[in-house]
Amino acid sequence: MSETSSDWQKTTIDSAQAAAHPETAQAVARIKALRQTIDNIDSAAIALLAERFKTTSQVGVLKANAGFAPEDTKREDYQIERLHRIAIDAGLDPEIAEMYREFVVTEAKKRHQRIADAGGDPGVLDVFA
Ligand SMILES: C=C(O[C@@H]1C=C(C(=O)O)C=C[C@H]1O)C(=O)O
Repeated sequence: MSETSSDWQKTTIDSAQAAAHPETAQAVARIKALRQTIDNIDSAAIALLAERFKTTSQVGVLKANAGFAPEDTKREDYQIERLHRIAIDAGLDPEIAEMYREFVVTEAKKRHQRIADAGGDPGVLDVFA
């Protein structure tokens, strides 16, 4: 494939690329190894997200049955401060930790609302139904 001025933004690094540019073979091999680690991390992250949402859904059922609202801002303030702190300790930009927190908490609250609207039935979230 011929290179244009914008190609640097979206190079597909695969065996075809390696064959076409043997001078970059070492970089391609190293990237391939790093991608295996990235895939392992993504697998773990998805498994952890699944567990988090299963857990927050249980909280949603308890809240719906007890008549509590989906949102708890005091709990969220604690999480914001805590995730900021542990992100810095881990060498992660705290803005990324905040984007993660905002995403999961917003989605958890939407699910709480759906459970509440269904009278406390978590089956409403069953994506396989
Ligand atoms: C899960 C809860 O409900 C909401 C969702 C939260 C979360 O996803 O961590 C945190 C606070 C609440 O706004 C909770 O109150 O613990």
